[in-house]
This record gives sequence, structure tokens and C-alpha cells, in this order.
Amino acid sequence: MSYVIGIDLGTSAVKILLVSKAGTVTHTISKAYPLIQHQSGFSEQEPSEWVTQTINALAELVQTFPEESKLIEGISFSGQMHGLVLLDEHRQVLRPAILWNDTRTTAQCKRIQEIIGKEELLSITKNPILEGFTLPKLLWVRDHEPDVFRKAATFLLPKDYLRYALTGTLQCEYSDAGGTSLLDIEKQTWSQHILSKLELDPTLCPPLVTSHEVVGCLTASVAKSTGLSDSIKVMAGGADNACGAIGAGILTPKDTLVSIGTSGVVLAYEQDKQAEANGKVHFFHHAKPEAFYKMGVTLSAGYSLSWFKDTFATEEDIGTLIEEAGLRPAGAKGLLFSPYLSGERTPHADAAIRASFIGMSSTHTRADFTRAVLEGITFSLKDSVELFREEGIAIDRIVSIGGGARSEVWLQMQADIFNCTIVKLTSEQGPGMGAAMLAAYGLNWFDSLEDCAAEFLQEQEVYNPDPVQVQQYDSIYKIYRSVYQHTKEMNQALSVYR
Ligand SMILES: Nc1ncnc2c1ncn2[C@@H]1O[C@H](COP(=O)(O)OP(=O)(O)O)[C@@H](O)[C@H]1O
Ligand SMILES: O=C(CO)[C@@H](O)[C@H](O)COP(=O)(O)O
Repeated sequence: MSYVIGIDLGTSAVKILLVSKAGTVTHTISKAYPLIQHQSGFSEQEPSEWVTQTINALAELVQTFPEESKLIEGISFSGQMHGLVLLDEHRQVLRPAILWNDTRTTAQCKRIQEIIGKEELLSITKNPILEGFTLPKLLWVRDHEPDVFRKAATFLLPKDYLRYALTGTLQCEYSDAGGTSLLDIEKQTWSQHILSKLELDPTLCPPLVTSHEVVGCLTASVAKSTGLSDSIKVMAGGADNACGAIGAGILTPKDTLVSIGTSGVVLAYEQDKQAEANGKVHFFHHAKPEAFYKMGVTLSAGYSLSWFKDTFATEEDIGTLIEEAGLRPAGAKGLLFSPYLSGERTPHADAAIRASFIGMSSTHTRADFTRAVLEGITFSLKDSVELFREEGIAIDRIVSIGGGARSEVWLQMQADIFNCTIVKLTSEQGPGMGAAMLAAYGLNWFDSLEDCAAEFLQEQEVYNPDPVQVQQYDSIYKIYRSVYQHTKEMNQALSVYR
């Protein structure tokens, strides 16, 4: 039996999936790395840590499965989107990567909008300019670190840097390129207009390839350190949400996905590249050829839960915390949480907003707080679900992936809050599975990604909404929706103290 490897360069960890030609996930390895947060709103990682942890994980995989490892034919990638990696002319990393959840670039976004124009940006890139996207990060480095910027020869997105480190070849692919604010989505080229208006050298942009394209093989030194063969084919891969969509079987217009990783995402398939992009939700290339998707993003979804655990319950594991929260009633006895720890994107594009607990009482226990965090994250995702419903997209079935889909309590809560059926697949690792499927498709194991999905993906469990809980959550959601407006100005005023 032949195998492929899917590598998901997540924000909390790199996750490696060994998948057989029959679609069985034989083994998963996860290796974590920290976020570097020098101040509120800043979020960075060291690209060298991504590479070291990936090589460690691959070496461990080969040691654990020596026979299967000899039968690996392809590797592909999924990665956290938008992060800026800058390389000099010798392809050395110039500074830590500035990540998707870093919101320091409000001034640069304002300037980009003034120079290019809001409508022009929307018509070229199909998205408004947002702090988390790559372009404002480039301008931030030019403004604040001119010596670094002067040495920059190329920029890369996170998984493209990882792929470069493993293969020695430099590319970007369309599903991630859309998240830079530099791609002309309909023409499928870097926008010379945006580059020239902002006085950016076009040679900074790497060549564009498709997600399932074979771009090379492992370098001899990576092959030696991991024990893998240097003849294994490497495919470009895709943005983590595009890969998550493939790994969840979101391949036709009726399909919708929720992903709760560090971020939270509600994603709906879109076939038409000329579909109206109104800027309320993101619009990007799928990693399936000639397809697109629309997506709402909660910046701190799983991250809110991890933050809560790391700050207030260091000794507990997340599973136990969620189990105790599962025993508390819907609404956490009048306690509400808004998950805006590092600002927000959808539906409130606001880098200055911060999170709140509202309604705390001395009778509340840790379990109520955890329940409020889980509910607040899910309410925030419901904001995106409702945006799609307002656009006329019928959402009565959602495939749920990401770390959040490990918990039955949270999956049932999603069914009750979104008021629709939630499907859990046999692997919740959608992005890693999507990357493995891109490798399988790139190797011509299947004629289409749909054929691959039919072989690789299976439903494990279905969660149906409970009408009593749905009604309860409908009432609480109405209160949740007003939290943003009530806390917006207070957070603006507080921002000077951060
Ligand atoms: N047992 C669990 N049940 C539910 N959620 C969990 C569990 N373990 C971790 N998580 C959540 O999953 C998140 C990480 O998900 P993951 O998809 O691996 O993220 P990323 O791709 O961003 O690295 C964590 O932030 C945490 O909130
Ligand atoms: O910024 C976005 C999407 O626009 C995030 O979804 C990142 O792509 C990070 O993903 P996770 O690490 O949470 O999977």
C-alpha cells in the first residue's frame, strides 16, 4: 500500500498525517511551538521553529513506521494564512514572521485604503484591507524597520517558507496568495496596479503555482535528517482553510464548514469567481482548481479557550475543563463572554476591540466561566453563519473540523447554537487531511478531488439540534449581539493603556 503525508503548519503546532492510498490515517504527530506576543495586538513566530518541529515530527514518523515510510510517494502542505516571512537575497529569514492574528497595522491599512481606494481594492482582491492580511505587514516593516525592509528580496507565506526549507524551491500558490491583498483574484496574477501604487518592487512576490502541482522533492539534507527518500514528490499545498475545506469534503456549492482551531472559521463553497464580494466576509481561491470560497473569521476561537486554560486553570487539561462546563446549563447562569482577545474580523472588523466577561456573580464557578468561553466563541461563529444565511445560503448541515471538533460537548453546542446538523468526520484534522488529498490528487491516484474525497472521507457522528436548547440559545444570542456595540467605545478609550 502506498502512502502520502499531509503537513498542517497550524498556529499552535505542526500536525503531520500519514495517510494510506485507502484514505486511512495511519498516524498523526503534533509538535507545538509558541506564539511571541511582545505587546497586545502583536503576534509572531520564528520560522526556524516551524522547520525544526516539522523535521523532528517527520523523523519520528519514520522511526515509528519504518516500513510504511518506504512506501510514501507524496507530501503536501496546509498552513496558517497571511503571515509575513521576509527573506534576503541569500534566502535567509530577516525577522520573525508576523502572523495572521497580529493587528498592529491599522495605520498601514488606512493608508492602503486611501491610496488604492476601497472599491478598487474590493474589485481587484475581492476583500477589504484588514490588519491581519500580508500587504499591510509589508508596509509596517518598511515604516518601522527600514533596514530590514531594504534587505528584503522576497516575501513568503508560512507554509511556503516551510516548503522552501524542505525542498529549496520558492513558490506561492493561489489559495494563500488571495490572503495577501496583492492578488488580482479574477486575473490570477499579482496585481501590478497595487504594487506600483504602493511603490513595492514586484520581484518581492514569489512565482504562483496551483495547489496540486508538483514543485520538487526533499533536499538531500532534509532526506538525511528525516530518513525519508529524496525522490518523494512534493506538491505545493494550500491555505489551511482551503485545505480544511478539501479535508472536510467542501467541494460543491451546498457545502459549509466550521473550523475551530486557534482561529474560528465559517466557510461556504463558491463556484463563481465573479460572485459578488461585498467585503463582509472573505473571498479566496479554493485549493480545488477553478473554485472559490467565502469565509467569516473569528480571530480568537480555540485561542480563547487555550488562553483561559493557560491563565486560570494551568493544572487542568482542556478535555476535563470542557467536561465540567458540559454539566452547566446553557447560558452559563447569566455569564457572557465575547472572544475578542486580539481584536476581531467578522462581523466586526475592529483591531481595537477586546474581550469581555459580562454578568459575573459570586455564585459563578470555573465551570460556568469555561461554559461562557465555549458559548461566546460559538456565538461569534454564529455571527458568520447568520451573515451567510442573510446572503441566501441555506445552512442546515455543517461539517465541523479543527481542535474544537474533538469535544462532543462543543459539537452538540454548535448544533444547538447554529440550529443545524453538525457532522464530525473520522479525522477532525481537516487541513492536514486536505494536504494529504492534494498530494494524492497531484500523484494522479484519483481523477478528481471529489473521487479522492469519496475514498478518503467518512462521517463518524452526527449531532442534531435540541429544540429546547435552540430556543434558549436564540434568546441569549440576542444579548450577545449587543455586547460589541456596548464595549466598542470603552475599548477604544482603554487602548492607550495597553
Ligand atoms: N480536547 C479538546 N476539545 C476541544 N477543543 C480542544 C481540545 N484540545 C484542544 N482544543 C482546542 O483546539 C485548538 C487547537 O486546534 P488546532 O486545529 O490544532 O489549531 P491550529 O491549527 O490553529 O494549530 C486549541 O486552541 C484548543 O482551544
Ligand atoms: O487568518 C485566518 C484566515 O483568514 C486564520 O484562519 C489562519 O489561517 C489561522 O488558522 P488556524 O491556525 O486557526 O487554523
